Amino acid sequence: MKTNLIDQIKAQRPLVLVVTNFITAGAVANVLSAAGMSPMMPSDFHEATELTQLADAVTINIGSVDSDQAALIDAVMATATQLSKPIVLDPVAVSASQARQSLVQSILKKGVTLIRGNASEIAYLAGIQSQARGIDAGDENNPAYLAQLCAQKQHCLVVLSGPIDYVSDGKTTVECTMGSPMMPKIVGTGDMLSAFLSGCLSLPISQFEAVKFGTEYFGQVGQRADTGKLGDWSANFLTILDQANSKSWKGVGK
Ligand SMILES: Nc1ncnc2c1ncn2[C@@H]1O[C@H](COP(=O)(O)OP(=O)(O)OP(=O)(O)O)[C@@H](O)[C@H]1O
Ligand SMILES: Cc1ncsc1CCO
Ligand SMILES: [Mg+2]
Repeated sequence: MKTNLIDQIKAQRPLVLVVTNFITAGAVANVLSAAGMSPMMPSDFHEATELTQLADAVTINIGSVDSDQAALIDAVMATATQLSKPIVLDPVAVSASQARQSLVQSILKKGVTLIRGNASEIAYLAGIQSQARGIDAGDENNPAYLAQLCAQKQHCLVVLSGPIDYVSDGKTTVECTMGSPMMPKIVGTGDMLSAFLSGCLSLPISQFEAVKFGTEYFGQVGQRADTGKLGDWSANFLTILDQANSKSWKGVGK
């Protein structure tokens, strides 16, 4: 992991527009802010064009989508694709309803930079029967293969998260082994990772390297934040992100 990128994000302070779910919006905004990014979470589609023009990167999270938010997503996608802004899709529980399936299909038709999902969401988007249980992943076989297949099928980068995270561009797939078993117990760590990776995609390096760096960094912060008590994890995570710089992280994760 190139630790100087931690400083670079804080210097750049990328403006990340997140179409978010109402369950984890505040938690995601605080993670972005602690990491040195500027969150913006609009809800009215009338202002989508202007706000997307301001953004360095966009995240579309369908966790609590309704018809108003579908209109917002449409408008954000139109401007983001027109202006070639990085777009991250978090396909929360995509296989759980017809509405989610068709919405995600229409988003993918317009094109995204990265899909970040758990093993079941990525399995579904790779065209494989998944074992999803609502927002949670079921037991999927061969996640590295699923990540690669999904990237090939959807023509974008993929991060399949879980006990091990897999980053794939369809040809190369790398593993990130950090993290903590507390992370799947905190609702929204996946939402946080998706939005955080949007900000990383504004770094002036290749998109694959940016996503790999962001996934490794997020996992390492998550591991350091585990001090044995679930209730402390979120506060520790914010503190570590806020205090991180290339000097304090020197030599980590090489
Ligand atoms: N068992 C685990 N051990 C270590 N890290 C984990 C584990 N499970 C998940 N993580 C980490 O938690 C983060 C979120 O991944 P996860 O797959 O749980 O997302 P998700 O299912 O979309 O979560 P949510 O829907 O609650 O936002 C990632 O950084 C991942 O590395
Ligand atoms: C609990 C929950 N329900 C829909 S989205 C969400 C948060 C995790 O994405
Ligand atoms: Mg999720």
